[in-house]
Amino acid sequence: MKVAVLGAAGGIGQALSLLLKTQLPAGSDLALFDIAPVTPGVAVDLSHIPTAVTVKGYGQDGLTDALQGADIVLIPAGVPRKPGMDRSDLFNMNAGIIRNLVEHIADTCPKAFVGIITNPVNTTVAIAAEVLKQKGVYDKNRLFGVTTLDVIRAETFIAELKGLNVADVKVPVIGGHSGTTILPLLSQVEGVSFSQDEVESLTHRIQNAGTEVVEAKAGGGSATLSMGYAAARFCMSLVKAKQGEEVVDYAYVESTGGEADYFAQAVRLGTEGVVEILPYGALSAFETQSKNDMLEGLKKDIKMGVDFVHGE
Ligand SMILES: NC(=O)C1=CN([C@@H]2O[C@H](COP(=O)(O)OP(=O)(O)OC[C@H]3O[C@@H](n4cnc5c(N)ncnc54)[C@H](O)[C@@H]3O)[C@@H](O)[C@H]2O)C=CC1
Ligand SMILES: O=C([O-])CC(=O)C(=O)O
Repeated sequence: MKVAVLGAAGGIGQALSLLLKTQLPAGSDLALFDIAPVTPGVAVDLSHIPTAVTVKGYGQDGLTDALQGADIVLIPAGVPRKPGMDRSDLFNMNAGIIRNLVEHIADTCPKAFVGIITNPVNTTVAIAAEVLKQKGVYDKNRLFGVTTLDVIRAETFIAELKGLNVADVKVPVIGGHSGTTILPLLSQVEGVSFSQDEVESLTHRIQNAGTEVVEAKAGGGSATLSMGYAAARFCMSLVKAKQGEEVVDYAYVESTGGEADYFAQAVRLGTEGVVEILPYGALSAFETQSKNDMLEGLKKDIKMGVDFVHGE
């Protein structure tokens, strides 16, 4: 298994790469690409950890080599938020970075599973899809916006509130990855019930958890460690699927549900990527209203990505 991390020297990239060095199956290759000069050093540093995963670092001119033969590519390259910014404020900086990186993926490892972490995810996934389409190699089953952080936050906050073992808490989170497009389905959490006040305050906290970290870091960036963990967890789902295990996980993928062109929900994964998009089931009145209210914004975010690639 070869996994390439693009943006590997950043806050997320380093945490993610550390976890992958310790979690990938024996015999795997981990390729670290970043434009930051420290990248080869990050790879040397990780290479001293005693696991059977080979780590190589690639700087500025090494993108094609980093991608050669990759089975999975994870992209946390780009600029994070500062207090007062919205994820969509990152579009101007990050759209071009994603376009360029995905062009190289299309040319070098078009069959790889691609996980996009770079914000605004609602838009960067659409950019990636349009670039892959232009190159004639788009496969909707192999492109994922990574929304695992929303799922692990929901699990953590609910376990805390209700005094549960977090390992037993499962929470579907659907929609997108910003503000009100993040919709936890609290009505479907098994074994607990919530008052209407709890539903509203928990939903609000999960939707604003990214901002909670941005404000706490006070100008020093956004979530990196929890995101590194989340991306590693999602990557391990992809690895298991590639190895033939049946896996269900959440991701922002091309949707067939007629809601928006891309939508986060549970997907069944197999060796070729998404095998089936699972229905999200019955929603409460609050969830139905929240879903209907978010769709216009989500569609706008997606259109921005499509228009960016087509020069409108
Ligand atoms: N999907 C999600 O749930 C989350 C997404 N994010 C997003 O992830 C992105 C990265 O965040 P951090 O790691 O905190 O930022 P960071 O600034 O610590 O790291 C970003 C890295 O990307 C590199 N980079 C920039 N342009 C590049 C290019 N063209 N090719 C390769 N590498 C390049 C930089 O050199 C830097 O090392 C941000 O856009 C952030 O908003 C952050 C948290 C959660
Ligand atoms: O909030 C941000 O800018 C980073 C992010 O996506 C998150 O933490 O969920």
